[in-house]
Amino acid sequence: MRFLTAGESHGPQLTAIVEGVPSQLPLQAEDINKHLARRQKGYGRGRRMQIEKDQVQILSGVRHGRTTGAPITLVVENKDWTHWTKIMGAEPISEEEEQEVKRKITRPRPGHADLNGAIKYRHRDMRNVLERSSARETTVRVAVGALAQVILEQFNIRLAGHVLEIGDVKAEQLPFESVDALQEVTEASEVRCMDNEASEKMKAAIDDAKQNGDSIGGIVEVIAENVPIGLGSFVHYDRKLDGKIAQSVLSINAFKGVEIGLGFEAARMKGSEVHDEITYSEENGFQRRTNRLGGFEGGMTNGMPVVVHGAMKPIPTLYKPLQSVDIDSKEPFTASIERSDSCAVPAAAVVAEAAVAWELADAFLDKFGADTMEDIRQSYENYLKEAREF
Ligand SMILES: Cc1cc2nc3c(=O)[nH]c(=O)nc-3n(C[C@H](O)[C@H](O)[C@H](O)COP(=O)(O)O)c2cc1C
Ligand SMILES: C=C(O[C@@H]1CC(C(=O)O)=C[C@@H](OP(=O)(O)O)[C@H]1O)C(=O)O
Repeated sequence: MRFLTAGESHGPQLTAIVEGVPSQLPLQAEDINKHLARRQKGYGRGRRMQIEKDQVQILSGVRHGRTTGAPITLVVENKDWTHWTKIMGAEPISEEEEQEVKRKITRPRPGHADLNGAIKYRHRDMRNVLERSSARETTVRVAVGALAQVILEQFNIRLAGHVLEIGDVKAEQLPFESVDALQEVTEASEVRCMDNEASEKMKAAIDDAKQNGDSIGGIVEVIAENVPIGLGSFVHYDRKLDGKIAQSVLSINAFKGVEIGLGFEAARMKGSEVHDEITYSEENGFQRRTNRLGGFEGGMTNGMPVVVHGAMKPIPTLYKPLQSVDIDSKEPFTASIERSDSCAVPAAAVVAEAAVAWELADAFLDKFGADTMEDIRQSYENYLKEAREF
């Protein structure tokens, strides 16, 4: 499969075109909308989330609730667009109108794409950069990830994204039981965290950052269960699925680090403490005693839950001024802003879940064929039988 997204933060809409989805997959807008709603929740978001109510329109590739095999077009409208039609419209405008509506942005925010993007694309109005570099785009990435989850759920492969850390507050991590159990607790938390006590401290840390005109980041975890052995491959660098997941998660706005399983911690431990011992029984075939490597060996899944961590830096737009330089006057200034999130880690957990879902679904279809759900199901069942009896 492949997908492209288009659209600006304050333009009319965000669009994704997804190609390579098999035919006969049951798919409805509600399958996607429930994930869009999850992404909009979360303590610490700014005023924009009160304006938007993200809903998908499925404009191609689905007929009467089933995919046809043709490219699928997903559209999410920006409700905020009505306030930006003059500033963001595609039609040329007169000079007078330009004076009236086009407050040029010439003051780059440290930590955002503004300055590098302006120099790269030779824009003297940095709105041309911030509109597309905005994490508003993660809306349609979640829509695409939701579609991937619909494919995975057909084979009982399920995922959950949740929050492990915000600022210096860490959740106590309980042993993983199931995606269902994890989701039940984390969906009820305003910060999408499984530890109630830590949730309250996280909210206080977000309040504190906000009151000080600051922002905070955090760490999210995505877990996928019932993943078969052998998605991805060891034979070539760009087929290693752990590498593809890392790229996908790191491409989320403000993400600065990715770990699979123990991640960086594994580098500080002995081999005997890291590798997951192999067992065998007639009933269950090959299994692992532990899951320290997060479900991956040799760029392939090993049948254990896939465990991915992503680190999000604090949001760059700050009420507290940081020094920068105006690109026209070249004078230093201290930035002031209109609105921003102070923490978007709970939302980012949903985006990371979508990113992992996409990569897993793509690798799944690579292995089990991709035209119709029936063929894939047959091929999958044969493979599971072979693997059990191996
Ligand atoms: C869900 C989400 C919401 C975000 N909200 C904001 C925001 O309100 N203000 C802001 O400056 N950055 C926000 N960001 C982060 C910026 O989009 C990001 O820092 C910017 O695109 C620069 O890219 P980089 O941080 O990956 O280098 C958000 C990120 C995510 C994932
Ligand atoms: C709109 C979303 O996030 C936006 C991401 C973002 C940024 O700079 O990344 C800046 C803010 O946009 P605005 O300037 O319009 O308030 C966030 O609200 C969203 O997540 O749907």
